[in-house]
Amino acid sequence: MADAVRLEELRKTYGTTTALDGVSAAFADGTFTAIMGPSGSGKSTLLQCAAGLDRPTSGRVFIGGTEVTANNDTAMTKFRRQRVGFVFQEYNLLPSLTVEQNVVLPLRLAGRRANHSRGRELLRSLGLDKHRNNLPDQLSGGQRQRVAVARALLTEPAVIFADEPTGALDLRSAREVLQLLRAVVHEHGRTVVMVTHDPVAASYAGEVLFLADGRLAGSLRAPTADAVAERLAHLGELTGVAA
Ligand SMILES: Nc1ncnc2c1ncn2[C@@H]1O[C@H](COP(=O)(O)OP(=O)(O)OP(=O)(O)O)[C@@H](O)[C@H]1O
Repeated sequence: MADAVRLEELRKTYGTTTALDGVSAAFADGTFTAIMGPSGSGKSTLLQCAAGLDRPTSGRVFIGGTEVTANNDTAMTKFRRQRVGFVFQEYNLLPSLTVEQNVVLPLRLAGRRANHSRGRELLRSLGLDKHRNNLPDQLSGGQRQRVAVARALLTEPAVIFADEPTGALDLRSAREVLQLLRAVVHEHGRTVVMVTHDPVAASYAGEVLFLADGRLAGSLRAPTADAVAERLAHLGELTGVAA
């Protein structure tokens, strides 16, 4: 199986702080991976570097076989718009655009035609069709996040990075969004890499990677929420930080 994302020896330092200390990992096509670790362990930094939103101090990032870190900033941005999808905790929908306009926006940013029929089809397949002419603030948090997932899917990216996608949601909405992310992998064949603090959210992934002090600190396949919580508590004890 090809790798959607490959990270080679990523290091990232901020002054005297080492946020990433030599992380190598591969995310195969069609997989759902959660990244967990105590606060300050480097999860967000890893996601930002892997997604080409930030540059590692050293090391290499490959997305769909292309070395992103070899690009200059302009080429990196262009590549990101075409090949990478994002889902953030705060939805990041534009408040003055309708749901449908938000969903097709990435195509316009990537310099492609805004394909409204594809946007509509996607919204229909995600059960959001009746909201397509609404503004984001007319939707619940869970519905907004599902729109954000639809938007991330539209360019058929090599990978979707999700940063705490359920952090602002109630339990039921969180479950719907996680089920959707799982469907994105199993039904749409996409690759999802998700940072989360929540062991229940992580249990929807096929594998969890743990970070501690900027290094990989193990992994768990077919994770249960209990097994994840236990591993996380142990990492917290080792590093002296609450998870
Ligand atoms: N822009 C920055 N400038 C300076 N230090 C930073 C910056 N971003 C992150 N760091 C530091 O790098 C380390 C890793 O931070 P990061 O945000 O990646 O951790 P995290 O695991 O995502 O934490 P949390 O779970 O609290 O969000 C921390 O020590 C943090 O203080």
